[in-house]
Amino acid sequence: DEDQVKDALLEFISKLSNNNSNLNPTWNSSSYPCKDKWRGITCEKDQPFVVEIVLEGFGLSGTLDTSLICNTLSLSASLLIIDVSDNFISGGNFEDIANCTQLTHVLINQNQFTGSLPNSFSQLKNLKFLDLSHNQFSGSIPILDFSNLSEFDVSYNNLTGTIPDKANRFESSSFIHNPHLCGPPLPNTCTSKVLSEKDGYSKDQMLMFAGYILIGLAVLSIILLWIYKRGKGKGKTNEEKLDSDSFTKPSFSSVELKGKTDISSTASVENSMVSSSLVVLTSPEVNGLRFEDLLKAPAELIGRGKHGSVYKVACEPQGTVFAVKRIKDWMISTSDFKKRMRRLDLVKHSNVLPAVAFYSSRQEKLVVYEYQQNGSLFKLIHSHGNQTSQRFDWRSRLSVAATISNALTFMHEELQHDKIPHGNLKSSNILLNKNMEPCISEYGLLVEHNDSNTLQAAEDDYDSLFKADTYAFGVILLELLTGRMVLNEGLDLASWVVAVVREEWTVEVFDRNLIGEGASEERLVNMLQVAIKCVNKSWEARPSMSQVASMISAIREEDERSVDVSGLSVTNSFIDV
Ligand SMILES: Nc1ncnc2c1ncn2[C@@H]1O[C@H](COP(=O)(O)OP(=O)(O)OP(=O)(O)O)[C@@H](O)[C@H]1O
Repeated sequence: DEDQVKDALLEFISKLSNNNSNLNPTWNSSSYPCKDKWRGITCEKDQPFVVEIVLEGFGLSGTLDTSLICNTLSLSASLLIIDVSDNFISGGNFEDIANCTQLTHVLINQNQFTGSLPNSFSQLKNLKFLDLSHNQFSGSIPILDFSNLSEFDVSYNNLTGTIPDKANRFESSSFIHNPHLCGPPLPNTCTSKVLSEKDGYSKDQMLMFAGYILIGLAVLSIILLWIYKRGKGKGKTNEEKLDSDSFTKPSFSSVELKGKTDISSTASVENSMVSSSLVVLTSPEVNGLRFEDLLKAPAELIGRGKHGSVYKVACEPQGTVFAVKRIKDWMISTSDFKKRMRRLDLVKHSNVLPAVAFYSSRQEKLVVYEYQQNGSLFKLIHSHGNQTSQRFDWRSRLSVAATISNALTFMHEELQHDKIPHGNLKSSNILLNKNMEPCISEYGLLVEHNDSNTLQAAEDDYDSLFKADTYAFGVILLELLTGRMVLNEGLDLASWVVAVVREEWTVEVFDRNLIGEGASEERLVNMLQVAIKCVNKSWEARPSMSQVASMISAIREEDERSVDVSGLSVTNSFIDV
């Protein structure tokens, strides 16, 4: 099977490149795509099943022959993504693409494809993202099962005709820059085309109609002007004022918002709404959620941080409550942001909160999560004086540390290749789900990196960003161990702990509640050592998250053994009696 997959991929790529240097040295017949990690190929973890072919911006040309892939059973059964965007590909064979039944993403935008749009896409029942933009496709848009698609983009082509009814739920940005495409959501109606083409009106007749329309418009303007002049000076009622206000604004204007505060209160969201809208990801619970639903729903500001704000939004009629993170001033292009959100949507872990939808414009980005009503780890650790902090015992803290380190290890391994670390890990971003299990939230948002000139420097940059997550995790460990609050991104807590430990007052650092409940001092110290390794000033000296996870798991096993042993001795003494 692996040989078949290899042969199919090699034939596939041979039609797209002439010994392309971006594929070297991995794509060759003496290696295997999964085992030898061919560039652009992602496989299921530790399995020989290819799930993604991502060859974006590889400088490919020639023909995209999907039949080579989709007629190879062991490939077609596992493949989720084909992304060959941003290349110079001009030919395509999509005839058998329907055999790739699992495909969720087909991204062939920014190429040189010509001819009509392939009908075969309509047979892909799992397809969510179809991006055909920035090509030279012509002809009309075929009838696809648009209800399933989260994103559909055919902008910047040479398409003609009316946009199918079911496709007009997408924003106009999905269709713009096709000179002969018409109908909603585009502003140009199809009438003149229908008149001139279908019924065969002559040029003269068309001119005559245009003349009538102009005369009609002139008469209408005179009447309107007269009405306006008459009305002027009489003053307006509140109702009239509101009417005229809402006339100039889109229907989702802030006039309609009833909440304590609202997400749409700045002009930027409203203005940019015209060009792009909410993309609902693969969560079945929120299928059909629209951007307008979010803007119309009552919203409550629940936090304002360095990078933006979080709103709690209750949407009718489903009654789902969302947390909408509004990120300000993130210097990421809309297409990179979309790509990142799509990628993150494919990496699922039960202790990482998935985004359910997102919105992107030049000025700002919104990311929608399900609201978690049980609060955050921050609250759990720092709600001093109440019962909860008393009950947050050593075993629970150990369990949280182990769960988070395992989840973060998983995410790092899955996203190493895509260079997406968490980027903003802290105890307020660890939320407790309905089963009171800790979940990492906001993964992959807000990662900034310096512009580097050399490739090596860029690689180091990303390594250091992953190690920044290790640092942030170390700070969370310190919060768990000391019960102290973090200021200044953890620098204060880390240097305080290191100073105290250096003076050999180690026990002083621990949360009194932990000492009080009789947590093993040896294991507290072991855990403190892990935390200190994580917050090392030099990022190269910090352990990777997988090393951290195994150290914590060893401490946890030891702790469980000791409980077993003490449990056993209690039982024995009970029997003795
Ligand atoms: N899905 C969610 N459900 C419930 N509460 C959430 C959710 N997401 C975030 N919050 C809470 O909203 C508040 C603000 O979150 P946010 O992450 O923006 O704050 P921050 O981390 O202080 O700021 P920043 O991320 O901008 O540095 C926090 O208390 C966080 O726990």
